[in-house]
Amino acid sequence: MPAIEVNDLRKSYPKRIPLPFRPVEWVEALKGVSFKVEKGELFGLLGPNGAGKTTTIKILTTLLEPSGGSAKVLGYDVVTQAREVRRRINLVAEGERTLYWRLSAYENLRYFASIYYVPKDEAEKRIRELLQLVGLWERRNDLVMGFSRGMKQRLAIAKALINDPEVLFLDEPTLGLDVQSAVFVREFVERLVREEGKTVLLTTHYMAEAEKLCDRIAIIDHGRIIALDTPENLKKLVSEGETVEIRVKNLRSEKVKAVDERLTVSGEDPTRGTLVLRGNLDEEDLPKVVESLIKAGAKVLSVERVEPTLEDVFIKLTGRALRD
Ligand SMILES: Nc1ncnc2c1ncn2[C@@H]1O[C@H](COP(=O)(O)OP(=O)(O)OP(=O)(O)O)[C@@H](O)[C@H]1O
Repeated sequence: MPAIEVNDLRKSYPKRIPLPFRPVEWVEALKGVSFKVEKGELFGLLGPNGAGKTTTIKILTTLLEPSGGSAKVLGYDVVTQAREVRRRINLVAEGERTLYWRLSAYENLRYFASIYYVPKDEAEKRIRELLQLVGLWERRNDLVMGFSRGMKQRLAIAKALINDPEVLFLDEPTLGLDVQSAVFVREFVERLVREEGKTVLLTTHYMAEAEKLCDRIAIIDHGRIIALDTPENLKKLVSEGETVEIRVKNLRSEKVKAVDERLTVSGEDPTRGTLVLRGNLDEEDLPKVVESLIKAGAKVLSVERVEPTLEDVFIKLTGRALRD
């Protein structure tokens, strides 16, 4: 039995608050999404803002009912057996606001342990273990209010483990974290899967994160899965030697698309006035694109063939860049 099984999942939201005698307009956030996650797998949903990642997670964690299709977690239907699902899962939501800022780290976990009916002695043991694991034991009596964003996220993860869930859902777990905290969260999640045998489904719009962490990745765009595979296989969708990086001067980033649709800006150094452009270009196209850049007034500093990343895969599949 897979840990998660999603079949032709659909979700529409009303575009605005419905008014009487006005036809309701719908936004189709999910247009028939299907995938399976095996037990002990670290699975990523990767896509740009608004792709439908949070909607998928909300349905899988029973917070939202689908408009169509079905989903099962550990064999239980998320609509008709929601209680069974909830008992066995937990969620770290995007922009964690479910901690009580006026309580201490310890009090938060104590409270959430009681919600899950964790027996008192067991709860004490688990809280201590979890706070030690996320490096907050020394700060257990401090109010969450005074915690940094990274500390809050670590506590949110500890909170999500309080019921010892088999499946853990993480919505953008490193969004807005400083580099050090993001590394901690990634390593911690990896350990949960590799050492504790948990199943993790995470969403992210950081390609590098998905590429490094996940066993398999579903790339989601406009409510549809457009590719699903291991990071290595996904990268094979872009032929070897096809990705180029072009460093230019004297070109504004807004002008790049006008020069060539296939180019995206992957880096910018405002102090030097340089841009790094990327594109999937074969041998014939490359000189033409360089010529167009020069015609547009750019000074081409270097042209280099590079290893494709998941970003290049996304661009190849959608014609757009993944970043905001
Ligand atoms: N409550 C809602 N009412 C109306 N439309 C919504 C609602 N929630 C989401 N949407 C729309 O559904 C689509 C998918 O949103 P969703 O939040 O699932 O995307 P996402 O991939 O998680 O993006 P993000 O990373 O920005 O959260 C978007 O077009 C969004 O505007």
